Amino acid sequence: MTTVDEHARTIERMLAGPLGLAGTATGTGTETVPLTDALGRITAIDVSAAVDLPLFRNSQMDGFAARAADLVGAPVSLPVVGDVPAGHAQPPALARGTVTRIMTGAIVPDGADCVVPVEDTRLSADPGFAGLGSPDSSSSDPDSTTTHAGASVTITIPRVAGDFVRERGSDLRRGELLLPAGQRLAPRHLAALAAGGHNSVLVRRRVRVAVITTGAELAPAGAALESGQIFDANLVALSAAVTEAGAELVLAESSSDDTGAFLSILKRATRTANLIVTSGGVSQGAYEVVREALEPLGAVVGHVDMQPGGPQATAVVDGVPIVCFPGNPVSTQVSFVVFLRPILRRAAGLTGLPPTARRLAGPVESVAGKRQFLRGRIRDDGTVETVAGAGSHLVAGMARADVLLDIPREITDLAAGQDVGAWVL
Ligand SMILES: Nc1nc2c(c(=O)[nH]1)N[C@H]1C(S)=C(S)[C@@H](COP(=O)(O)OP(=O)(O)OC[C@H]3O[C@@H](n4cnc5c(N)ncnc54)[C@H](O)[C@@H]3O)O[C@H]1N2
Ligand code: MOO
Repeated sequence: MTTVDEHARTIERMLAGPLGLAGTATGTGTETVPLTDALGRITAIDVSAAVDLPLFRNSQMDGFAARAADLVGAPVSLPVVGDVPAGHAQPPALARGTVTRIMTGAIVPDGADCVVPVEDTRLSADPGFAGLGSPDSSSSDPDSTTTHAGASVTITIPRVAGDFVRERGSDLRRGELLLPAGQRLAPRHLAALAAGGHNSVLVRRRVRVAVITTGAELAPAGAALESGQIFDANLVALSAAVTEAGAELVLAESSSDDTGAFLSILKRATRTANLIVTSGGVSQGAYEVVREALEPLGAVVGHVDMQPGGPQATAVVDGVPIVCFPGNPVSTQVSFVVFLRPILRRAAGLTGLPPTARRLAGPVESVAGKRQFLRGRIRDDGTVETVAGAGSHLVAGMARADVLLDIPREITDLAAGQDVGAWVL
């Protein structure tokens, strides 16, 4: 019987090319997206800065732009000849022996080589400058550029050239590497792109996944049920799981047990998807639609040494890989976590979320001869305990779990305090 690890490797090998898993290859293609849609996407190529960062020489403080040479022997009193708020065009060059009022982010005039923070200044009494350097004032006019006329300022401590001046290009120069290819875009990367002159970015296309559930008994969630029907839980579970793993859901449909109907959905899926996931119809009975439709097309159908999730199949149709999970809702969900989630997450630039060791809160029994994935819950103290039974139909019990406890096939008894592998859900 195939082991879990062998089946995982089979699926990984099957998906490596179509999903572009090797290196920075873009097996799924590329597309340009606006920055507003780029969160979580992965850069397809190196991106360089389209402008210098900072764009121009600007002030790091609210205060006065000055020449350090004029401040030697401070305190010194100097005439204020201008006012440069952020957003104003290039101011005139600063004459020797003068200062200009300046705000954080504003262009530092040529001739000035330092900025004196307002806290290190005293403004001479001048009604036009009320508010600057006197926090209790209420009559300042921040929009005015002319209120400085006749004012002078006393600078209380000297400065050296470069103080509180942010030089053009000191963060990054135009043309230099802003973000490498393969970068998953978080808010800080989007900030760098926007500041660096971009409003869109070339990213890898997400893996496009089609989900097809099968079973004559399935009715859409919320539908009026006929006798013998049940609500389709796997369609919403797999669709959500695909999206959560960073892939793009391109088709989500349910098929009857008629092979013609199934193959017609499958054919449509092969035209848009990089990967097709099916649920149900792969075990030993009659009406096993996935098995009946895909075996003639070369599907490998078998049993993996695990519970839940034993019956599994893989196929490639029209070049598109198909991963087939068993229909029981817990089996389908466990299969996704173990076999597809790691691959899809890595393709999306996320960590694969492998199992981690967790301490058992109490003893656990397991069935010999099969690797068990038991539903577990993390307690407040970080230890884990089982919830719900082992049955793979226990869809409500699965919803109470937040980990899968991974019990090796040869283990039948685990004691409280022992470590166990846990896959976070
Ligand atoms: N004689 C044997 N019978 C079964 C075996 C076996 O080895 N020999 N394996 C059992 C195991 S283990 C599993 S798992 C299931 C897998 O069977 P299928 O993949 O063919 O799945 P179905 O028969 O279509 O469905 C199984 C079960 O799950 C329900 N189901 C299916 N799809 C959905 C859905 N989308 N939403 C909610 N519930 C779903 C379905 O009604 C069945 O109850 O086979 C065992 N049998
Ligand atoms: O392998 Mo099945 O998933 O146990 O019910």
